[in-house]
Amino acid sequence: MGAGKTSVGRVLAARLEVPFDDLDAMIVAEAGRPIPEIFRTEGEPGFRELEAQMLARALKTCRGVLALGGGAAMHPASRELLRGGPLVLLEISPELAAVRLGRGSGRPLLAGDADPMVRWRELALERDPVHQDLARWRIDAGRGSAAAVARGITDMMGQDLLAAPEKEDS
Ligand SMILES: Nc1ncnc2c1ncn2[C@@H]1O[C@H](COP(=O)(O)OP(=O)(O)O)[C@@H](O)[C@H]1O
Ligand SMILES: O=C(O)C1=C[C@@H](OP(=O)(O)O)[C@@H](O)[C@H](O)C1
Ligand SMILES: [Mg+2]
Repeated sequence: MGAGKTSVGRVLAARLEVPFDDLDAMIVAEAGRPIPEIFRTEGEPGFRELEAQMLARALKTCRGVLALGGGAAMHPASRELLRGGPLVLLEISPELAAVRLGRGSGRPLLAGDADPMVRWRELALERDPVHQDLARWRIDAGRGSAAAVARGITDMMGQDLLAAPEKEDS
């Protein structure tokens, strides 16, 4: 949450001239309700189930960049769908997340009485090993604009393409 997946993903898609989809937006469109309301009525397990269903659909239909929600990889079925895919992990410090997310409005996992940044750190600790395991690329998303981060991503991808051994035609 707050790393810039939605913002950078949109700019990255424009840069690559491919479509952009946001899993959270797909969930909201499908449910016809905003995310905090889904959490209120169905709880986090209900949201994760819906998220897993929408991810399965998105991976079949999305032909460009797909921005995930910050907890998407924590559902076992979703994690397996994502494994081996061309995943980019956007990394930011807790301090920057605090600036970007403020009181966490619109993000139900940061809502409530507890300090949202204490909760952000707890979630990051729990999720980071999963994200490190799945990511093909990692980028410091705390430096520069969303456009600069998107440029950093295409640079990394380009370098990997150049480094890959040429496939022999048979
Ligand atoms: N590189 C960036 N520089 C400055 N602000 C950013 C950057 N990336 C995202 N933001 C801002 O941070 C907030 C969270 O970004 P968002 O794209 O919604 O993150 P996520 O989808 O990972 O939760 C938004 O207000 C967005 O405008
Ligand atoms: O981290 C999470 O569990 C969540 C992150 C949100 O997306 P962003 O990471 O795009 O804010 C959204 O999917 C939902 O509020 C749950
Ligand atoms: Mg987002």
